[in-house]
Formats: sequence, structure tokens, C-alpha cells
Amino acid sequence: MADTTHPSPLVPVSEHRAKVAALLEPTAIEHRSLDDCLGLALAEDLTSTIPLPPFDNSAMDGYAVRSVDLTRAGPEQPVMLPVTADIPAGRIELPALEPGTAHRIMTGSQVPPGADATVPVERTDGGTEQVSVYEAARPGAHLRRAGEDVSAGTRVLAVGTSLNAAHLGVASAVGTARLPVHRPPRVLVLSTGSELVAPGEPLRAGQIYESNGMMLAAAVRQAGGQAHLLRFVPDDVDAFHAALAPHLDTTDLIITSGGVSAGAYEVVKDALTDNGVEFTSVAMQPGKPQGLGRYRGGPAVVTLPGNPVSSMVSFEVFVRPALRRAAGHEVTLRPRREATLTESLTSSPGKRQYRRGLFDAETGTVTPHGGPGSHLLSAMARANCLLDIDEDAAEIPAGSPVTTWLVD
Ligand SMILES: Nc1nc2c(c(=O)[nH]1)N[C@H]1C(S)=C(S)[C@@H](COP(=O)(O)OP(=O)(O)OC[C@H]3O[C@@H](n4cnc5c(N)ncnc54)[C@H](O)[C@@H]3O)O[C@H]1N2
Ligand code: MOO
Repeated sequence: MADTTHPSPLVPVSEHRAKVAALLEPTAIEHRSLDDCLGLALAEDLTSTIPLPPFDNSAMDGYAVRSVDLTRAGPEQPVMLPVTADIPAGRIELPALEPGTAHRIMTGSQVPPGADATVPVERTDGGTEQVSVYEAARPGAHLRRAGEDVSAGTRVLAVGTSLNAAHLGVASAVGTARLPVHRPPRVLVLSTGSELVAPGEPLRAGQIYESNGMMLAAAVRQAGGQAHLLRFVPDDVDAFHAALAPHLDTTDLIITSGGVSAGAYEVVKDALTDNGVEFTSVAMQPGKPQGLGRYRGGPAVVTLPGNPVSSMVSFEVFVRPALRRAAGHEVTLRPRREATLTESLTSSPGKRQYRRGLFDAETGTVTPHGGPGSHLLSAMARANCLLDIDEDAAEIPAGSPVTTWLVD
């Protein structure tokens, strides 16, 4: 049973965060097909071996020409040129463009030797045997030069990049089929509490629907981890160990929620205290009761408090940055903005407070949303930011600058 007789001194948020970060090593590097890399972190710089574009090509559908042949062309005095070749995209062998002639050319097609401009088809009569051109062309007009985007040997993606659609696009464009990426950390998410009922089941007196498990598993996935949700471990120490046992070899991090405060039935605390996990109280609201360690010397463990807002805020403050770092991401923190508070706030001195809020990017203001209560889940679901309020603050007047973390 949990020992409630010796409350420990409050640990600063920064200290607990550093300890959680130190629990997780960077995950292994795997070479994955691009199709399987979205959202993962690149493990090495990607350098292009080819230029982009790989060859000079036309930016428009029209006619490849020599600009000197068109110096006198105008709307009233078209210059007529014989069309001596057709160049669809992908044509490899190209005839040279002889003086006084034009080649019909398509967007992306190679520019034939001798041509120095493209005339868009709209500036011509569109002829296929011969073409009347109604506009002069400056040298280089509507051409895209080899290497204009990327020259061979340059870095196109940096190690630590969180791969998005454009990154995968450029990796494909330089001919990469597979990329070295960090394997997503494997996270086991456990909920404890005999009062918990699966959503979809009937709710009896004294029961609540389980929500932390789904929420934390989703937060793990959004952070770039691979989550396995194990719900409804009953408030029983043996059942707790038995639930963990089959997953130990395939888990990097165990996240629990609930069962860590001062009550008589704190199963997480009771099961983990002599099995590698240390429990502390952090100078933070919400999210005071916390724990961390290694389960029997194996996977890392972070125990989060059961109140839903406490669980989620603790995940944001402690777990998300550590997971992102272990998964190799250069950017581990949420975007932060200094915003002007629209209404006054009170806080508990001695505890760093994280309130939920609505950040308005247009006005640069932030409005607290919902009260400080750690059961106010629906207010958190409507919020778009956390207000990071200093440990020493007691009252923050409207108009004060406050650091906000933008969450999604
Ligand atoms: N005497 C004291 N009581 C409490 C203290 C304290 O210092 N002394 N701390 C309070 C604070 S702060 C928090 S936070 C909570 C943390 O409690 P636990 O981590 O032990 O969580 P539980 O007691 O199991 O549950 C708290 C609350 O959250 C609900 N819950 C739990 N798990 C889930 C879940 N998976 N899905 C939805 N809701 C869940 C649970 O039903 C309770 O309502 O302790 C305070 N008490
Ligand atoms: O830590 Mo509790 O989170 O204040 O409700």
C-alpha cells in the first residue's frame, strides 16, 4: 500500500523534465521506403547526387526558338518559322534547332541544342507544320535551367527533419527510394482504476468512462511514437504485473495514468515502488504527483496523474519533448508565443501553472479557457494553447505578457 506519511518536497518542473528526457535513448535507425516515412525524423542528411532540374527544360507548352530569329516579331507582324520537330516530355534523342526554325515543345521537355527561349503557344497561331509567332522572345524566356533548384552535391534535407509531404517530394525528386529514419518509440499506455468503463458500455453508479488511455495513446501517435493501448488494468498489483509482462521486450516506454497520489488504492504506486520507479511531487499545477524510472531495469516508465487534464498537461510538459527527442526530431518543443493576457489570472505561488487558453494569432492575445480544475476535460478539448505561468506568480493582471504553447 502507498506510504502517505512522508510527503516529499516539491521537485522543480525543469528537474523532472530533464530526468524524463534522460530515460529515453534515441531509437534505432531503419531504412524505410519513402511511403513509410511520413512524420518520422530523418537520421542523416540527404545530399542530392543530381541537379534539379536535371536538364534545361521548357516552362511552357509552345515552341523552342532562337530569340534572334524573333527580334522583329509583334502582334501586327508575325514571324513565320517552319516547325521541324515535336518534343513531348520524356523524349531523349533531340535534333538540334537549326537557325530560322522552331520545335514544338511541351512543359518539362528538354530544350534542344541551339534553342535559347520558348514562345508560349498562346503567342502563336499554334501551327504544326509552320508557326506564326506574334511576340519577340528574350534569351532565356520560359526556360528552367539545370540545377536552378538544387545543384548536385548539395544537402536537400537535414538530419532531424520531421518528414512532411514536401520533404518526401524533394527526396523523391532527387531519386531517393528509401531514407534512414528513427524507428518510432514503442509506447505502452496503461489505464488503471476499477471505476473505469469502456466507452460504448452501460455506465453504472460510481463509474466513469475511461478517457485517458485513448487520449494519451493519440498524443503519443501525434508526437511521432507508436502507441499500444492497454485499458482497464484493475486496481490489483498482481494483475498489473501480469498485464505488463507480455509487452516488456517490445516496449521502450510505459506510460500509466492514475493511481499515483495519496489514496489507499494507488495500484501504480504500490506495484512500481519496489520495481525501479521513484515517485515525486512536482511543483506544478495540474500534474503534481509524478513518477519515473525503469520497470525492473527494463523499459522506461513515466507515471502520470489520473485527472484527465493533469494527465494531458503532464504528457505535454514531460513526455512529449522526450519522445520527440528519442525519435530523432530536431524540433521537440511546441511552438511558443509571447501573448498578451486578455483577463487577469490567479495562480498558486510555488507551483508552475499550466492553464488552458485560446490564442488569437491576429491580435497576439490569449484568453484563459475553463478554470484551473484538472477534471475540466471539455475546456481543454476546446483550447488551442497552454499558458505557461511562472512559479512565483500569484496574480497576473490583464495586459501582461504570457508565454503560450500552441497545441493541436
Ligand atoms: N490527499 C490527497 N489527494 C490527492 C492529492 C494529494 O496530494 N493528496 N493529489 C491530487 C492531485 S493533484 C491529483 S492530479 C490526483 C491524482 O490522482 P491519481 O493519479 O492517483 O489518480 P486517480 O486517483 O486514480 O484518479 C484521479 C481522477 O482521475 C480519474 N481518472 C483516472 N484514470 C482515468 C482514466 N483512465 N480515464 C478517465 N479518468 C480517469 C479518476 O476517476 C479520478 O476522478 O489526486 C488528487 N488527490
Ligand atoms: O496535480 Mo493535480 O493535477 O493538481 O489535479
